[in-house]
Amino acid sequence: MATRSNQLHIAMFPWFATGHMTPFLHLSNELAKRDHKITFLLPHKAHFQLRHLNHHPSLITFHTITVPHVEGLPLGTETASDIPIFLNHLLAIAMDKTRDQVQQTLTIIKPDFVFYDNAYWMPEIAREIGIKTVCYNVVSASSLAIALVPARKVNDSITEEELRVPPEGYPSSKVVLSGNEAKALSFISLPFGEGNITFYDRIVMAMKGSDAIGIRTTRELEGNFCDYIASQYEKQVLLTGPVLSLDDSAFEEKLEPYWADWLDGFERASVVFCAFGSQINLEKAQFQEILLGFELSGLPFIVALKAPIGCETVEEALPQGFEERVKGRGKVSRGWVQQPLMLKHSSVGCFVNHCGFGSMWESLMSDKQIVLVPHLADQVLNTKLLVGELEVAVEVERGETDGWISKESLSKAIRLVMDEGSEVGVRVKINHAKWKENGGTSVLINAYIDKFLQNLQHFSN
Ligand SMILES: C[C@@H]1O[C@H](OP(=O)(O)OP(=O)(O)OC[C@H]2O[C@@H](n3ccc(=O)[nH]c3=O)[C@H](O)[C@@H]2O)[C@H](O)[C@H](O)[C@H]1O
Repeated sequence: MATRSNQLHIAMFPWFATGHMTPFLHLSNELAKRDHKITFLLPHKAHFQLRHLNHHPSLITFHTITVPHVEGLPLGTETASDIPIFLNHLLAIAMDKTRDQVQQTLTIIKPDFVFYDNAYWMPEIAREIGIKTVCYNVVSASSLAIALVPARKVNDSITEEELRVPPEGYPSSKVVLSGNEAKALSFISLPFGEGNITFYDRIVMAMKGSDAIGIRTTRELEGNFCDYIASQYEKQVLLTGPVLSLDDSAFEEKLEPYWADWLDGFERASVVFCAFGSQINLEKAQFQEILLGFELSGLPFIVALKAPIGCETVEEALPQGFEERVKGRGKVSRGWVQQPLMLKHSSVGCFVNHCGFGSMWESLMSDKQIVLVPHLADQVLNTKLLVGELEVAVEVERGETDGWISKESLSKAIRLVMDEGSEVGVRVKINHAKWKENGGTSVLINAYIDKFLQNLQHFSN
């Protein structure tokens, strides 16, 4: 525990997206639990959305940042949840325009450290103020290693063929992007922020300029990738572990009765829960195919997906007669649900997700069977880690033509892990339990935070 003399004051400034702000807030909770002070800089809307995740309001202070309007963004846009993913590059311009606000705030509060991820200009302003910087990455070390290291050498004309070849010294032949998967990486060579800086240049500058690199992972899961990143950047890489605020008894959030009561009506481990994070907008046909896949599986289910492109609400996107046919067996949420609490309910037996890094950790730390439908490049790599390396999950097969899943392939993957006596189901269950025993206990997870803090205090002296 910190005493007044070694209490650290840390400012947090994550990318304006739920999948980034959430883990930064989980880390803030863990640091505050050890009596350190946090000032969390975030857009106004995000403050409203995330305040229920602040377990230590006496030590974690939210500081609202005004997000300026940028031509091409819908009025009032503040976070990635407000826009389709192809407009994220404009949100990056808006974030870059908050630089002066951030500089003024940091000058006034004078923290010991500032943690950021893609604000590549942070090291420059921090040096002027005299505070230390940690570039804290909440994506997998494997996705950083394959796409965002100096050896990757990205310019604005990089080809898909070149993206398919891992950078020199990359430490894996299994966790790679094959076939047309490499196309999902092409965004790294595109403009992402003020002055048309590319996503790749942004991250490499953010990492190079920092006093230390942090990654939300463990050696047990990605040690080889972490060592590769340290050698590429010639910098210390500090690991926080998954920072999931596992045993934060100080804070007891309950699953909403609407869901808890419905789930209580089912047998242990019999219900399939599905969510695809905060950034994915499916086409309507894809959205409907997923729902028909759950219907076809014949199992009880809860699906929590955003309304698909072109639809204002989930309601208008439901297949004809669907809710009638699955009445009493299936539920489709009209919005955000408490995913971590759904995964704690004993009636849930399987988690179908997109393998975003947050959901990946929540899957690994749960006792549920795992079925994966990755979308973005880093989710494809996370899936290869869980399916190919750890063999704790199955991936839903994709069609050759449109690359999307069918109701049959989704239903097949779910039954593969849920049916009694399924060989694959038994194998992934045993591997998952074994992995949790070695790399997923709350003792180990807490030890990562303590070690991370020791390293940080070493920097601050
Ligand atoms: C780092 C980057 O974050 C992005 O975030 P995204 O929101 O898509 O997904 P998660 O990382 O799973 O984060 C989503 C977070 O939202 C929570 N949740 C989600 C749905 C819901 O209904 N209720 C919830 O509480 C969930 O528990 C998780 O903590 C992308 O994945 C990207 O691939 C990833 O590398």
